[in-house]
Amino acid sequence: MEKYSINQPSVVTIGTFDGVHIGHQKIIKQLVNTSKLEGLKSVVLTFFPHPRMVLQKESNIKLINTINERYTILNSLGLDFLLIKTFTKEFSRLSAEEFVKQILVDKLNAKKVIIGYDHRFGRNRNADINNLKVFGETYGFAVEEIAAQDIDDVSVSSTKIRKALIEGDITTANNYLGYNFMLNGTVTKGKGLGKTINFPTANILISEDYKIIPKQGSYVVKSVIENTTVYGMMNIGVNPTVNGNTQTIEVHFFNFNNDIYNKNLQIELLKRIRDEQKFESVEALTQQLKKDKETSLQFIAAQNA
Ligand SMILES: Cc1cc2nc3c(=O)[nH]c(=O)nc-3n(C[C@H](O)[C@H](O)[C@H](O)COP(=O)(O)O)c2cc1C
Ligand SMILES: Nc1ncnc2c1ncn2[C@@H]1O[C@H](COP(=O)(O)OP(=O)(O)O)[C@@H](O)[C@H]1O
Repeated sequence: MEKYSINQPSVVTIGTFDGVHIGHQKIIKQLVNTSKLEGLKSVVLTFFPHPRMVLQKESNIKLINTINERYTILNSLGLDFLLIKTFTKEFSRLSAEEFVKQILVDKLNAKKVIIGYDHRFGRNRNADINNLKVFGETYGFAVEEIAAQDIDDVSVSSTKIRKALIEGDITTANNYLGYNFMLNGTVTKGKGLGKTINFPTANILISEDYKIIPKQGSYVVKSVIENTTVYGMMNIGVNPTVNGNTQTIEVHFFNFNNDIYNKNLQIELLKRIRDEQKFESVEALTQQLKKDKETSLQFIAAQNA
């Protein structure tokens, strides 16, 4: 975005927006409404990498969305401009006033800024909404506050969603997200055991090391492959039955028999079925997979009823 500047007057909202959950979506609806009512361009300013990936490297924070996912979801919400600012140490050292002047005013031409009542910004996060209002008087923009009430009404946070995913509670995560949690990755070759037990599994390789992987276990999933919706069941785990030791993500699709090696897939997680187990034989594993398939098909039928 460094090369970007917006000539028309704009209304801006600022945030990390990891997950773009129902709380974020509410803020962005308010932004788009204000933009239409007041004839201003709607702008979302977001940051990548996550500030904690830059400032607290040891925290090893995992994100709900890859930056591509975040971009795609935000872009579907009807914005005029979506700007992803590279978050660097140098950028983090801008004072609050430098940030306001250099970014909001000079680059984004902000006439209005919409932020949550508790938003903090600038070096060491030392400015708040009251400081922003004072800067607004100096630089000619209004500040629209999203009240505590409005934020608490939704009572969602990226932190709660990360926790739900780590615990395997995909239902809660999906409710908070307002869409199905997804994994994007490429299909790679595995050991070739799947086909021999009539459960071929596409091994999904996720290239972003900062993406949250939900708790190990089996899940009902959905994907779109060559414009067709397909359902399946996915396992996240180490395949203890065959003495595996590295974590894999594998999907068996129902009613499907195509070679999809090297394809990029987006897998939506719908429901958790069970924990991963070590079975005494591959035969016992196969019996369990048959049961999992029944469980999955029942869930899918009920969902689509
Ligand atoms: C829905 C599902 C659940 C699975 N659950 C387990 C499990 O609990 N324990 C296990 O050892 N393997 C489990 N597997 C099997 C392995 O993940 C893997 O499919 C199998 O070892 C074949 O690996 P390959 O594709 O590399 O040949 C599951 C597979 C699927 C699709
Ligand atoms: N129903 C299906 N679900 C998943 N993959 C399938 C399916 N039918 C065919 N395939 C293909 O088979 C491959 C998986 O076969 P498998 O024997 O498990 O081999 P590998 O160990 O290489 O994953 C997938 O990557 C895909 O290309």
